[in-house]
Amino acid sequence: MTKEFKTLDDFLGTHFIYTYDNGWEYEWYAKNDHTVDYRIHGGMVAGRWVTDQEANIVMLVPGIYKVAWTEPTGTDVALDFVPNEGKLNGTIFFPKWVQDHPEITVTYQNEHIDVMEAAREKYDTYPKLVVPEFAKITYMGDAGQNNEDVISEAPYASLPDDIRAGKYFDANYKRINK
Ligand SMILES: C=Cc1ccc(O)cc1
Repeated sequence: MTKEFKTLDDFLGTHFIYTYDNGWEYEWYAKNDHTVDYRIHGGMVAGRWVTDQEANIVMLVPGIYKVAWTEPTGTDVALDFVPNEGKLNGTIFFPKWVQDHPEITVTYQNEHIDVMEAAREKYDTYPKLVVPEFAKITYMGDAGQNNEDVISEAPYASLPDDIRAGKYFDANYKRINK
């Protein structure tokens, strides 16, 4: 995908894969103007995936986008995308319990909201772990808004490479092997 991002509409519906400078690999989708989906392929909580997370999404200046949300785990996230430069800056604010028990969050969160809410009550919130990192974008796809095929199964090892190789979505951005 080689388009120049200028408007908020250019950003909404875009599907990204990127690797943070600390090595953590994430896949993220701007589903619509208030919703994000994502999958985590590498890092402290690799294997976690989430759909329909409510988020605040704005364009700061043409081609630069800020996204922020708070999760049922108590984790807060702020992302600044500069897609025309192939990069972003993300800050993740993890409650202490996620750092201590990351395995509790490594699941399809949507089916286990009660587990996240119970854990955030049971375990410590502070001190938080703040992870501020730049990331390089390794894939961008124009999935269109509200495409339920983009993030629709658990992460597995070759998934980012399959997407980058063009083996995962058809010409209409639907999953090929469903
Ligand atoms: C905790 C979620 C999360 C999703 C995307 C990203 O880039 C960082 C954190």
